[in-house]
Amino acid sequence: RLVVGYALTKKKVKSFLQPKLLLLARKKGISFIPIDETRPLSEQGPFDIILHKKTSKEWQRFLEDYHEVHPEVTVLDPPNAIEHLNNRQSMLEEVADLNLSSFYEEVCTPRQLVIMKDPSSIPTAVAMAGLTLPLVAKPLVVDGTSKSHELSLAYDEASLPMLDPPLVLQEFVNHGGILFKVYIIGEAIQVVRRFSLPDVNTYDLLNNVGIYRLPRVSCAAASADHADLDPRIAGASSETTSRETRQGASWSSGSKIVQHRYD
Ligand SMILES: Nc1ncnc2c1ncn2[C@@H]1O[C@H](COP(=O)(O)OP(=O)(O)OP(=O)(O)O)[C@@H](O)[C@H]1O
Ligand SMILES: O=P(O)(O)O[C@H]1[C@H](O)[C@@H](O)[C@H](OP(=O)(O)O)[C@@H](OP(=O)(O)O)[C@H]1O
Repeated sequence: RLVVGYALTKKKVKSFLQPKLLLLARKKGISFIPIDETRPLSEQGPFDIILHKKTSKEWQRFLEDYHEVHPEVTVLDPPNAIEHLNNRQSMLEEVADLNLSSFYEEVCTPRQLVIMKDPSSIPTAVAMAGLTLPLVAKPLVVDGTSKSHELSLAYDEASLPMLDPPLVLQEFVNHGGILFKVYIIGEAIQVVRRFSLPDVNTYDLLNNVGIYRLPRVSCAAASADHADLDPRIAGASSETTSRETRQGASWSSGSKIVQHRYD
């Protein structure tokens, strides 16, 4: 038997600990026990594994202190190992530092700028950094809340002071309105396709002004696994994409997303 203690937000419990998973786990002798964060961890359990997705400093200390006393317990994603993922600046810097473009010609990261406060300084900061509009604005902190997934698209310089720091501003990268999401656990790799933000063209640039708030882009509901797509865009195989879907596909979904996202 394996006992997994979990410390997850209500949102995560709902999306992750679904009956199907719990049933499968039970069949394999794995049980999930909620952790009470108001009580010492040593008084709970005993656990074989701790699964958590909380980012507060108190929780991190709590977990680290416990692990020092109980090194036999596996802490999945120990706080110090994933700290750089709680911030969009450090997250992307790690990737940029890999310098993948010198190995794989087409792998690159968007140019970005961090704004900590003072929204009125954004136009000047953008001009000085030489970033080209439109810009995608994302909350700097990634803490598992719905708010941290909200994006904004800024088309014109005059609207930039309406953004809400701390945030990361990234140049918009046209990518055919489709995103490939790759999930990896050990040797297992799963690739899915999602509808994403459609390409921005000259017409959009001339006619769109202001800030477009986008609550959730490329979420699970935006699956494109079974959609007919232009093979030039979606040709890179996804594990869940059938050969039939990829052959003779037509490109029709981008404009639908424009409607859906911008109305
Ligand atoms: N610079 C960009 N240019 C164009 N589209 C972008 C850019 N950044 C993000 N997007 C689109 O917005 C979506 C959400 O961006 P985010 O940075 O939150 O990525 P994510 O890590 O894929 O999100 P999630 O938290 O759901 O895993 C992306 O999946 C992509 O569709
Ligand atoms: O459903 P996919 O496309 O895999 O996207 C996930 C994101 O990648 C995760 O970052 C979300 O978790 P957090 O909200 O804890 O960051 C996660 O949130 P959720 O567990 O609440 O659904 C998902 O939105």
